[in-house]
Amino acid sequence: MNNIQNESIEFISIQEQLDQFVLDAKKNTTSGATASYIPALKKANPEHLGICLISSQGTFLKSGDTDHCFTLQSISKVFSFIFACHTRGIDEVLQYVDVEPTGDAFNSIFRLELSHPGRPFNPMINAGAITVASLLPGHSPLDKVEALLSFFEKMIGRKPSINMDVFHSEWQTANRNRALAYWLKETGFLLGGVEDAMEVYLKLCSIEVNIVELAQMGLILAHDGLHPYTNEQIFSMEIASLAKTLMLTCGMYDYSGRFAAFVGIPAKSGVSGGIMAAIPPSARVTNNRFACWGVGLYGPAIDKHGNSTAGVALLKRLSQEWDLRLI
Ligand SMILES: NC(=O)CC[C@H](N)C(=O)O
Repeated sequence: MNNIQNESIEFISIQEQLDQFVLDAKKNTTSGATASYIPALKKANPEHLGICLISSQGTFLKSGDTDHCFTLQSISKVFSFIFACHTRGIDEVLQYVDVEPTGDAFNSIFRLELSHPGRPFNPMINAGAITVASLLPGHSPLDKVEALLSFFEKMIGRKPSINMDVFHSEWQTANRNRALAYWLKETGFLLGGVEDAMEVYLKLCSIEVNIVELAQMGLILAHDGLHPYTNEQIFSMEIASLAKTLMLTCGMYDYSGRFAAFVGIPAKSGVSGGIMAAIPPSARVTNNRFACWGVGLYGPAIDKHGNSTAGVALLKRLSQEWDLRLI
């Protein structure tokens, strides 16, 4: 009897398994709520959960609520950092922002005064990302945002748009982010004006994508900056590896340590409920140990750390069942 059950389990396709994992993880949407401190994000449906996985060898899986567009929010921090390193060089960027995890909330301000001489701890928290936004190439906020949008175009095949509703909503309520930016200006870790840096930072947070595009971006990271389909090296392997290390150590806010311990893959979340992950080559999923995977996920009910409740549960399950851990 046991044998028969085991055999039938093996015949369940990875698509069917994924559908079941999504169905189970959806139960976790009730333990979170949509981000209320950004009024435009509050309107999202907290019951949604959708995921897309794309492999470097062409496997494509989608499950759940897959048709929604959502803003990148903090996921944009990965790409503004990558683009700053790509255009200025890693060494110069690291003079302005460190690579140490804080264990603090993403918008925390208190370490800025504690750390001498005021360099933000890492580019995955708001302070570090505001510094990075000020380092992007271009004379005006518009130039800087356009430059990054063109960089996205190379990865996903279209220039994404900015959700101006979300941007205005944040622009009007960004008192804490402005406080961070003024502090950074005071200590010399912000180039140009505070309002210009805020405009760039908040517009990047408001870039709108869907889960397929998010998975494509995760895949390029997993594939060390080389686009597996166009064969273009979008950014260097060294930058990809630094960005993935930062995702693993700081990508899930003050839950990053636990996420690394129990899920074990580089990932970055945003308060919109999006999560992008980059999975290294893994034999279990398709019996092809050379395939790496990009994951795009959207589940707008978030927990107190700012991570999608159902999204974290789903990635935990996927990592355990398909043995995706790095270590
Ligand atoms: N954690 C996030 O996704 C935060 C991004 C958001 N735009 C903010 O600055 O607060």
